[in-house]
Amino acid sequence: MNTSRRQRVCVLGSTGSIGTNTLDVLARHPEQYEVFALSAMSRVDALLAQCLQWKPRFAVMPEEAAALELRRLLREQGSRTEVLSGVQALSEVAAHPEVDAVMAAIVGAAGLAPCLAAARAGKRLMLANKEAIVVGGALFMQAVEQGGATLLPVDSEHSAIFQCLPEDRSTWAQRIDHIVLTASGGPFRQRDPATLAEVTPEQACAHPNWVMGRKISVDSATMMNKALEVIEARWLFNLKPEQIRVLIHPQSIIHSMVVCRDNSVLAQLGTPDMRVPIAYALSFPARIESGASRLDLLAGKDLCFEVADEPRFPGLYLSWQALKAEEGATAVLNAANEVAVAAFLDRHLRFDQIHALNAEVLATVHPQAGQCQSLEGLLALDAQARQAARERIEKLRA
Ligand SMILES: NC(=O)C1=CN([C@@H]2O[C@H](COP(=O)(O)OP(=O)(O)OC[C@H]3O[C@@H](n4cnc5c(N)ncnc54)[C@H](OP(=O)(O)O)[C@@H]3O)[C@@H](O)[C@H]2O)C=CC1
Ligand SMILES: CC(=O)[C@@H](O)[C@H](O)COP(=O)(O)O
Ligand SMILES: [Mn+2]
Repeated sequence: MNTSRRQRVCVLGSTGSIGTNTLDVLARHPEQYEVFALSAMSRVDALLAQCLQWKPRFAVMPEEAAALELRRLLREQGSRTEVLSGVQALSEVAAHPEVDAVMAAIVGAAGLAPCLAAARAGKRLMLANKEAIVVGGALFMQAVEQGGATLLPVDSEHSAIFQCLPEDRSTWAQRIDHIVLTASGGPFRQRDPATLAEVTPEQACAHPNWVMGRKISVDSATMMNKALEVIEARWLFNLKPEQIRVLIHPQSIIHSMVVCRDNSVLAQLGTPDMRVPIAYALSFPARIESGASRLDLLAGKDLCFEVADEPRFPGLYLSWQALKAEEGATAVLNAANEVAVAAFLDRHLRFDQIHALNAEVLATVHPQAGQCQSLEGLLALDAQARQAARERIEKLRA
Protein backbone atom coordinates (compact mmCIF):
# COMPACT_ATOMS: atom_id res chain seq x y z
CA MET A 1 0.00 0.00 0.00
CA ASN A 2 1.27 3.46 -0.89
CA THR A 3 1.47 5.39 2.39
CA SER A 4 2.86 8.67 1.03
CA ARG A 5 -0.59 9.95 0.05
CA ARG A 6 -4.11 9.62 1.41
CA GLN A 7 -5.71 6.20 0.88
CA ARG A 8 -8.62 6.30 -1.56
CA VAL A 9 -11.57 4.38 -0.20
CA CYS A 10 -14.59 3.06 -2.04
CA VAL A 11 -17.54 2.50 0.31
CA LEU A 12 -20.11 0.16 -1.22
CA GLY A 13 -23.40 0.33 0.68
CA SER A 14 -22.41 3.67 2.18
CA THR A 15 -25.94 4.59 3.32
CA GLY A 16 -26.34 1.49 5.50
CA SER A 17 -25.31 0.77 9.06
CA ILE A 18 -21.76 -0.37 8.21
CA GLY A 19 -21.44 2.29 5.52
CA THR A 20 -22.26 5.17 7.86
CA ASN A 21 -20.04 3.74 10.60
CA THR A 22 -17.23 3.55 8.05
CA LEU A 23 -17.70 7.20 7.11
CA ASP A 24 -17.71 8.07 10.82
CA VAL A 25 -14.28 6.44 11.23
CA LEU A 26 -12.97 8.03 8.01
CA ALA A 27 -14.10 11.47 9.24
CA ARG A 28 -11.75 11.07 12.21
CA HIS A 29 -8.73 10.67 9.92
CA PRO A 30 -8.99 13.19 7.07
CA GLU A 31 -5.20 13.26 6.74
CA GLN A 32 -5.06 9.51 6.03
CA TYR A 33 -8.12 8.72 3.91
CA GLU A 34 -10.26 10.21 1.19
CA VAL A 35 -13.52 8.88 -0.24
CA PHE A 36 -13.29 7.90 -3.90
CA ALA A 37 -16.71 6.32 -4.44
CA LEU A 38 -19.97 5.80 -2.57
CA SER A 39 -22.99 3.63 -3.40
CA ALA A 40 -26.58 3.02 -2.35
CA MET A 41 -29.59 1.14 -3.67
CA SER A 42 -32.68 3.34 -3.24
CA ARG A 43 -32.01 6.03 -0.62
CA VAL A 44 -31.26 8.94 -2.92
CA ASP A 45 -31.48 11.60 -0.21
CA ALA A 46 -29.03 9.82 2.07
CA LEU A 47 -26.52 9.33 -0.75
CA LEU A 48 -26.99 12.94 -1.87
CA ALA A 49 -26.08 14.20 1.61
CA GLN A 50 -23.03 11.92 1.71
CA CYS A 51 -21.88 13.08 -1.73
CA LEU A 52 -22.17 16.74 -0.73
CA GLN A 53 -20.15 16.08 2.43
CA TRP A 54 -17.48 13.78 0.98
CA LYS A 55 -17.24 14.98 -2.63
CA PRO A 56 -16.39 11.52 -4.05
CA ARG A 57 -15.31 11.13 -7.67
CA PHE A 58 -18.15 8.60 -8.23
CA ALA A 59 -21.54 7.76 -6.74
CA VAL A 60 -23.22 4.54 -7.86
CA MET A 61 -26.91 3.67 -7.81
CA PRO A 62 -27.61 0.38 -9.62
CA GLU A 63 -31.10 1.43 -10.72
CA GLU A 64 -31.30 3.97 -13.52
CA ALA A 65 -34.26 5.95 -12.12
CA ALA A 66 -32.55 6.49 -8.76
CA ALA A 67 -29.28 7.40 -10.48
CA LEU A 68 -31.06 9.98 -12.67
CA GLU A 69 -32.64 11.59 -9.63
CA LEU A 70 -29.32 11.71 -7.76
CA ARG A 71 -27.59 13.18 -10.83
CA ARG A 72 -30.23 15.91 -11.08
CA LEU A 73 -30.03 16.81 -7.39
CA LEU A 74 -26.22 16.85 -7.39
CA ARG A 75 -26.17 19.08 -10.45
CA GLU A 76 -28.53 21.51 -8.73
CA GLN A 77 -26.01 21.75 -5.90
CA GLY A 78 -23.08 22.30 -8.25
CA SER A 79 -21.47 18.97 -7.27
CA ARG A 80 -18.80 17.45 -9.55
CA THR A 81 -19.48 13.87 -8.41
CA GLU A 82 -20.17 11.61 -11.40
CA VAL A 83 -23.20 9.35 -10.94
CA LEU A 84 -23.00 5.86 -12.45
CA SER A 85 -25.84 3.36 -12.82
CA GLY A 86 -26.16 -0.37 -13.48
CA VAL A 87 -24.88 -3.19 -11.28
CA GLN A 88 -21.68 -3.38 -13.35
CA ALA A 89 -20.75 0.11 -12.14
CA LEU A 90 -20.33 -1.27 -8.60
CA SER A 91 -17.61 -3.61 -9.87
CA GLU A 92 -16.04 -0.84 -11.96
CA VAL A 93 -15.56 1.51 -9.01
CA ALA A 94 -14.43 -1.37 -6.76
CA ALA A 95 -11.70 -2.30 -9.25
CA HIS A 96 -10.84 1.27 -10.32
CA PRO A 97 -7.04 1.69 -10.64
CA GLU A 98 -7.09 4.73 -8.33
CA VAL A 99 -8.83 2.90 -5.47
CA ASP A 100 -6.73 1.54 -2.59
CA ALA A 101 -9.39 0.06 -0.32
CA VAL A 102 -12.95 -1.17 -0.70
CA MET A 103 -15.46 -1.42 2.13
CA ALA A 104 -17.85 -4.19 1.09
CA ALA A 105 -20.99 -3.16 2.99
CA ILE A 106 -23.74 -4.07 0.55
CA VAL A 107 -26.23 -6.49 2.07
CA GLY A 108 -26.76 -9.87 0.44
CA ALA A 109 -25.45 -11.79 -2.56
CA ALA A 110 -25.76 -8.58 -4.62
CA GLY A 111 -22.36 -7.68 -3.17
CA LEU A 112 -20.55 -10.72 -4.59
CA ALA A 113 -19.65 -9.32 -8.03
CA PRO A 114 -18.02 -6.11 -6.71
CA CYS A 115 -16.16 -8.13 -4.05
CA LEU A 116 -14.74 -10.39 -6.75
CA ALA A 117 -13.82 -7.36 -8.83
CA ALA A 118 -12.01 -5.73 -5.90
CA ALA A 119 -10.26 -8.99 -5.04
CA ARG A 120 -9.12 -9.59 -8.63
CA ALA A 121 -7.83 -6.02 -8.81
CA GLY A 122 -5.70 -6.62 -5.69
CA LYS A 123 -7.40 -4.12 -3.39
CA ARG A 124 -7.53 -3.97 0.39
CA LEU A 125 -10.91 -5.67 0.66
CA MET A 126 -12.68 -4.94 3.93
CA LEU A 127 -15.44 -7.52 4.14
CA ALA A 128 -18.63 -6.82 6.08
CA ASN A 129 -20.85 -8.36 3.38
CA LYS A 130 -20.75 -11.93 4.73
CA GLU A 131 -23.27 -13.22 2.18
CA ALA A 132 -20.69 -12.55 -0.57
CA ILE A 133 -18.17 -15.02 0.87
CA VAL A 134 -20.91 -17.50 1.85
CA VAL A 135 -22.05 -17.57 -1.80
CA GLY A 136 -18.62 -17.15 -3.39
CA GLY A 137 -16.76 -19.73 -1.27
CA ALA A 138 -13.74 -21.17 -3.05
CA LEU A 139 -14.16 -18.82 -6.03
CA PHE A 140 -14.01 -15.84 -3.68
CA MET A 141 -10.82 -17.07 -2.01
CA GLN A 142 -9.21 -17.84 -5.39
CA ALA A 143 -9.95 -14.30 -6.53
CA VAL A 144 -8.26 -12.93 -3.40
CA GLU A 145 -5.22 -15.12 -3.90
CA GLN A 146 -4.86 -14.60 -7.65
CA GLY A 147 -5.43 -10.85 -7.40
CA GLY A 148 -3.01 -10.47 -4.50
CA ALA A 149 -5.73 -8.69 -2.50
CA THR A 150 -5.55 -8.11 1.25
CA LEU A 151 -8.75 -9.55 2.69
CA LEU A 152 -9.66 -8.07 6.05
CA PRO A 153 -12.68 -9.19 8.07
CA VAL A 154 -15.09 -6.55 9.34
CA ASP A 155 -17.73 -8.84 10.85
CA SER A 156 -17.07 -8.40 14.59
CA GLU A 157 -16.50 -12.09 15.35
CA HIS A 158 -14.12 -12.61 12.44
CA SER A 159 -12.27 -9.41 13.21
CA ALA A 160 -11.88 -10.73 16.77
CA ILE A 161 -10.43 -14.03 15.52
CA PHE A 162 -8.17 -12.14 13.13
CA GLN A 163 -6.95 -9.89 15.94
CA CYS A 164 -6.09 -13.00 18.01
CA LEU A 165 -3.92 -14.44 15.25
CA PRO A 166 -0.42 -13.46 14.12
CA GLU A 167 0.02 -11.53 10.88
CA ASP A 168 1.76 -14.49 9.25
CA ARG A 169 -1.14 -16.55 7.90
CA SER A 170 1.12 -19.51 7.21
CA THR A 171 1.21 -20.17 10.99
CA TRP A 172 -2.56 -20.27 11.49
CA ALA A 173 -3.20 -23.94 10.66
CA GLN A 174 -0.48 -25.10 13.02
CA ARG A 175 -1.68 -22.93 15.89
CA ILE A 176 -5.50 -23.20 15.81
CA ASP A 177 -7.26 -26.15 17.43
CA HIS A 178 -10.67 -24.57 16.96
CA ILE A 179 -12.40 -21.21 17.14
CA VAL A 180 -15.41 -20.16 19.20
CA LEU A 181 -17.76 -17.66 17.60
CA THR A 182 -19.80 -15.87 20.23
CA ALA A 183 -23.51 -15.21 19.62
CA SER A 184 -25.74 -12.87 21.56
CA GLY A 185 -28.74 -15.19 21.17
CA GLY A 186 -30.71 -12.29 19.72
CA PRO A 187 -33.96 -10.78 21.00
CA PHE A 188 -35.71 -14.15 21.50
CA ARG A 189 -33.02 -15.99 23.46
CA GLN A 190 -35.30 -16.49 26.43
CA ARG A 191 -38.65 -16.49 24.67
CA ASP A 192 -40.85 -19.59 24.65
CA PRO A 193 -40.18 -21.13 21.18
CA ALA A 194 -43.88 -22.03 20.97
CA THR A 195 -44.71 -18.30 20.69
CA LEU A 196 -42.30 -17.48 17.84
CA ALA A 197 -45.10 -17.65 15.27
CA GLU A 198 -46.42 -14.35 16.61
CA VAL A 199 -43.29 -12.19 16.49
CA THR A 200 -43.36 -9.05 14.36
CA PRO A 201 -40.58 -7.60 12.17
CA GLU A 202 -40.19 -4.77 14.70
CA GLN A 203 -39.61 -7.24 17.54
CA ALA A 204 -37.20 -9.31 15.46
CA CYS A 205 -35.20 -6.21 14.48
CA ALA A 206 -34.79 -5.06 18.10
CA HIS A 207 -31.35 -6.55 18.71
CA PRO A 208 -30.29 -6.43 22.38
CA ASN A 209 -26.74 -5.13 21.76
CA TRP A 210 -26.20 -3.91 18.20
CA VAL A 211 -27.94 -1.38 15.94
CA MET A 212 -27.80 -2.91 12.46
CA GLY A 213 -29.67 -3.14 9.16
CA ARG A 214 -32.98 -5.02 9.12
CA LYS A 215 -31.79 -8.11 7.24
CA ILE A 216 -28.90 -8.93 9.58
CA SER A 217 -31.09 -8.10 12.59
CA VAL A 218 -33.62 -10.75 11.56
CA ASP A 219 -30.73 -13.15 10.92
CA SER A 220 -29.50 -12.57 14.47
CA ALA A 221 -32.97 -13.37 15.80
CA THR A 222 -33.12 -16.70 13.89
CA MET A 223 -29.39 -17.38 14.46
CA MET A 224 -28.98 -17.58 10.69
CA ASN A 225 -26.51 -14.75 11.19
CA LYS A 226 -24.33 -17.12 13.18
CA ALA A 227 -24.89 -19.85 10.58
CA LEU A 228 -23.60 -17.47 7.87
CA GLU A 229 -20.69 -16.57 10.16
CA VAL A 230 -19.73 -20.24 10.60
CA ILE A 231 -19.50 -20.52 6.80
CA GLU A 232 -17.67 -17.17 6.58
CA ALA A 233 -15.10 -18.40 9.15
CA ARG A 234 -14.55 -21.61 7.21
CA TRP A 235 -13.28 -19.56 4.26
CA LEU A 236 -11.57 -16.67 6.02
CA PHE A 237 -9.47 -18.91 8.27
CA ASN A 238 -9.36 -22.07 6.12
CA LEU A 239 -10.95 -24.24 8.84
CA LYS A 240 -12.74 -27.57 8.76
CA PRO A 241 -16.43 -27.33 9.75
CA GLU A 242 -15.74 -29.21 13.01
CA GLN A 243 -13.11 -26.59 13.98
CA ILE A 244 -15.84 -23.94 14.28
CA ARG A 245 -17.96 -23.81 17.44
CA VAL A 246 -20.59 -21.36 18.64
CA LEU A 247 -21.28 -20.24 22.20
CA ILE A 248 -24.00 -17.90 23.39
CA HIS A 249 -22.62 -14.86 25.20
CA PRO A 250 -25.54 -12.47 25.74
CA GLN A 251 -23.42 -9.38 26.55
CA SER A 252 -21.53 -9.25 23.19
CA ILE A 253 -18.34 -8.12 24.96
CA ILE A 254 -16.14 -11.10 24.06
CA HIS A 255 -16.35 -10.93 20.29
CA SER A 256 -14.90 -14.41 19.68
CA MET A 257 -12.05 -16.71 20.72
CA VAL A 258 -9.26 -18.85 19.32
CA VAL A 259 -8.50 -22.07 21.19
CA CYS A 260 -4.89 -22.95 20.40
CA ARG A 261 -3.34 -26.42 20.13
CA ASP A 262 -1.87 -25.99 23.64
CA ASN A 263 -5.33 -25.06 25.02
CA SER A 264 -4.40 -21.43 25.48
CA VAL A 265 -7.57 -19.42 24.76
CA LEU A 266 -7.20 -16.02 23.08
CA ALA A 267 -10.12 -13.63 23.04
CA GLN A 268 -10.81 -10.11 21.81
CA LEU A 269 -13.03 -7.90 23.98
CA GLY A 270 -14.60 -4.50 23.57
CA THR A 271 -17.82 -2.54 23.75
CA PRO A 272 -20.22 -3.60 20.97
CA ASP A 273 -19.33 -0.93 18.40
CA MET A 274 -18.63 -1.78 14.76
CA ARG A 275 -16.25 1.16 14.44
CA VAL A 276 -13.55 -0.98 16.12
CA PRO A 277 -13.44 -3.73 13.46
CA ILE A 278 -13.94 -1.11 10.73
CA ALA A 279 -11.01 0.97 12.01
CA TYR A 280 -8.82 -2.13 12.23
CA ALA A 281 -9.67 -3.18 8.68
CA LEU A 282 -8.80 0.31 7.48
CA SER A 283 -5.53 0.64 9.37
CA PHE A 284 -4.19 -2.96 9.69
CA PRO A 285 -1.50 -3.68 10.76
CA ALA A 286 -1.50 -0.30 12.52
CA ARG A 287 -4.31 0.86 14.79
CA ILE A 288 -6.16 4.14 14.63
CA GLU A 289 -8.70 5.88 16.84
CA SER A 290 -12.17 4.44 16.16
CA GLY A 291 -14.55 6.60 18.20
CA ALA A 292 -15.74 3.60 20.24
CA SER A 293 -15.95 3.97 23.99
CA ARG A 294 -13.49 1.94 26.05
CA LEU A 295 -14.64 -1.22 27.81
CA ASP A 296 -15.04 -0.78 31.56
CA LEU A 297 -14.79 -4.23 33.16
CA LEU A 298 -15.88 -2.79 36.51
CA ALA A 299 -19.11 -1.40 35.05
CA GLY A 300 -21.03 -4.34 36.47
CA LYS A 301 -21.82 -6.45 33.40
CA ASP A 302 -21.28 -10.16 34.10
CA LEU A 303 -19.86 -12.22 31.27
CA CYS A 304 -22.21 -15.20 30.80
CA PHE A 305 -22.16 -18.19 28.46
CA GLU A 306 -24.82 -20.66 27.33
CA VAL A 307 -25.06 -23.56 24.92
CA ALA A 308 -26.66 -22.74 21.55
CA ASP A 309 -28.95 -25.77 21.56
CA GLU A 310 -30.46 -27.13 18.37
CA PRO A 311 -34.16 -27.26 19.39
CA ARG A 312 -34.14 -23.52 20.20
CA PHE A 313 -31.81 -22.41 17.36
CA PRO A 314 -32.25 -24.94 14.51
CA GLY A 315 -31.16 -22.41 11.87
CA LEU A 316 -27.63 -22.35 13.24
CA TYR A 317 -27.14 -26.03 12.52
CA LEU A 318 -27.90 -25.62 8.81
CA SER A 319 -24.43 -24.09 8.45
CA TRP A 320 -22.54 -27.28 9.25
CA GLN A 321 -25.05 -29.26 7.17
CA ALA A 322 -24.43 -27.00 4.16
CA LEU A 323 -20.64 -27.00 4.65
CA LYS A 324 -20.61 -30.80 4.63
CA ALA A 325 -22.91 -31.03 1.59
CA GLU A 326 -21.87 -30.50 -2.05
CA GLU A 327 -20.09 -27.30 -3.08
CA GLY A 328 -22.69 -24.60 -3.70
CA ALA A 329 -25.01 -25.73 -0.89
CA THR A 330 -24.03 -22.65 1.13
CA ALA A 331 -25.09 -20.43 -1.81
CA VAL A 332 -28.46 -22.23 -1.89
CA LEU A 333 -28.92 -21.76 1.86
CA ASN A 334 -28.06 -18.07 1.62
CA ALA A 335 -30.47 -17.45 -1.27
CA ALA A 336 -33.33 -19.20 0.52
CA ASN A 337 -32.65 -17.17 3.63
CA GLU A 338 -32.52 -13.83 1.77
CA VAL A 339 -35.93 -14.56 0.24
CA ALA A 340 -37.35 -15.82 3.55
CA VAL A 341 -36.17 -12.77 5.50
CA ALA A 342 -37.54 -10.36 2.87
CA ALA A 343 -40.90 -12.20 2.97
CA PHE A 344 -40.94 -12.05 6.77
CA LEU A 345 -40.17 -8.31 6.73
CA ASP A 346 -43.02 -7.88 4.21
CA ARG A 347 -45.28 -9.90 6.53
CA HIS A 348 -45.72 -12.66 3.93
CA LEU A 349 -44.02 -15.36 6.03
CA ARG A 350 -44.12 -16.07 9.75
CA PHE A 351 -40.91 -15.84 11.76
CA ASP A 352 -41.08 -19.52 12.70
CA GLN A 353 -41.41 -20.50 9.01
CA ILE A 354 -38.02 -19.05 8.04
CA HIS A 355 -36.07 -22.05 9.27
CA ALA A 356 -38.37 -24.62 7.65
CA LEU A 357 -38.17 -22.80 4.32
CA ASN A 358 -34.36 -22.61 4.45
CA ALA A 359 -34.08 -26.31 5.33
CA GLU A 360 -36.47 -27.32 2.56
CA VAL A 361 -34.73 -25.31 -0.18
CA LEU A 362 -31.34 -26.59 0.99
CA ALA A 363 -32.62 -30.15 0.70
CA THR A 364 -34.17 -29.74 -2.76
CA VAL A 365 -31.98 -27.40 -4.83
CA HIS A 366 -28.70 -28.94 -5.98
CA PRO A 367 -25.86 -27.30 -7.94
CA GLN A 368 -24.84 -28.68 -11.31
CA ALA A 369 -21.28 -29.91 -11.80
CA GLY A 370 -18.86 -27.00 -12.19
CA GLN A 371 -21.54 -24.41 -11.40
CA CYS A 372 -19.54 -22.90 -8.54
CA GLN A 373 -16.48 -22.22 -10.64
CA SER A 374 -17.73 -18.97 -12.13
CA LEU A 375 -19.67 -15.92 -10.99
CA GLU A 376 -22.28 -16.61 -13.69
CA GLY A 377 -22.76 -20.20 -12.44
CA LEU A 378 -23.14 -19.06 -8.86
CA LEU A 379 -25.61 -16.35 -9.80
CA ALA A 380 -27.67 -18.92 -11.75
CA LEU A 381 -27.69 -21.22 -8.71
CA ASP A 382 -28.65 -18.28 -6.50
CA ALA A 383 -31.54 -17.44 -8.86
CA GLN A 384 -32.71 -21.07 -8.92
CA ALA A 385 -32.76 -21.27 -5.10
CA ARG A 386 -34.59 -17.92 -4.86
CA GLN A 387 -37.21 -19.17 -7.29
CA ALA A 388 -37.69 -22.38 -5.26
CA ALA A 389 -38.02 -20.32 -2.07
CA ARG A 390 -40.57 -17.97 -3.65
CA GLU A 391 -42.67 -20.89 -4.94
CA ARG A 392 -42.79 -22.39 -1.45
CA ILE A 393 -43.83 -19.09 0.06
CA GLU A 394 -46.61 -18.80 -2.51
CA LYS A 395 -47.84 -22.28 -1.54
CA LEU A 396 -47.76 -21.41 2.15
CA ARG A 397 -49.81 -18.25 1.48
CA ALA A 398 -52.37 -19.97 -0.78
N1 LIG B 1 -24.72 -3.66 10.60
C1 LIG B 1 -23.78 -4.30 11.24
O1 LIG B 1 -23.42 -3.94 12.39
C2 LIG B 1 -23.12 -5.49 10.61
C3 LIG B 1 -23.34 -5.81 9.30
N2 LIG B 1 -22.66 -6.86 8.71
C4 LIG B 1 -22.90 -7.18 7.32
O2 LIG B 1 -22.64 -6.01 6.54
C5 LIG B 1 -23.53 -5.96 5.42
C6 LIG B 1 -24.30 -4.64 5.47
O3 LIG B 1 -25.11 -4.65 6.62
P1 LIG B 1 -25.88 -3.35 7.12
O4 LIG B 1 -24.99 -2.18 6.99
O5 LIG B 1 -26.44 -3.70 8.44
O6 LIG B 1 -27.07 -3.27 6.06
P2 LIG B 1 -28.00 -2.02 5.70
O7 LIG B 1 -29.28 -2.59 5.23
O8 LIG B 1 -28.00 -1.06 6.81
O9 LIG B 1 -27.22 -1.33 4.46
C7 LIG B 1 -27.11 -1.99 3.22
C8 LIG B 1 -26.48 -1.08 2.20
O10 LIG B 1 -26.45 -1.75 0.93
C9 LIG B 1 -27.28 -1.04 -0.02
N3 LIG B 1 -27.99 -2.06 -0.79
C10 LIG B 1 -29.05 -2.80 -0.39
N4 LIG B 1 -29.38 -3.69 -1.33
C11 LIG B 1 -28.52 -3.51 -2.35
C12 LIG B 1 -28.37 -4.11 -3.65
N5 LIG B 1 -29.19 -5.08 -4.07
N6 LIG B 1 -27.37 -3.66 -4.44
C13 LIG B 1 -26.56 -2.68 -4.04
N7 LIG B 1 -26.65 -2.06 -2.85
C14 LIG B 1 -27.62 -2.48 -2.01
C15 LIG B 1 -28.20 -0.17 0.81
O11 LIG B 1 -28.65 0.97 0.08
P3 LIG B 1 -29.99 1.77 0.55
O12 LIG B 1 -29.62 2.47 1.83
O13 LIG B 1 -30.27 2.71 -0.56
O14 LIG B 1 -31.04 0.72 0.76
C16 LIG B 1 -27.25 0.22 1.95
O15 LIG B 1 -26.35 1.20 1.52
C17 LIG B 1 -24.44 -7.20 5.53
O16 LIG B 1 -23.91 -8.23 4.74
C18 LIG B 1 -24.34 -7.57 7.01
O17 LIG B 1 -24.54 -8.94 7.23
C19 LIG B 1 -21.74 -7.60 9.40
C20 LIG B 1 -21.51 -7.33 10.73
C21 LIG B 1 -22.18 -6.28 11.44
C1 LIG C 1 -21.99 -6.87 14.98
C2 LIG C 1 -21.90 -8.15 14.31
O1 LIG C 1 -20.86 -8.62 13.93
C3 LIG C 1 -23.15 -8.90 14.12
O2 LIG C 1 -22.97 -9.97 13.22
C4 LIG C 1 -23.50 -9.40 15.48
O3 LIG C 1 -22.61 -10.39 15.80
C5 LIG C 1 -24.89 -9.86 15.56
O4 LIG C 1 -25.12 -10.42 16.79
P1 LIG C 1 -25.54 -11.93 17.03
O5 LIG C 1 -24.44 -12.54 17.83
O6 LIG C 1 -26.81 -11.78 17.78
O7 LIG C 1 -25.72 -12.59 15.71
MN1 LIG D 1 -21.11 -10.70 13.37
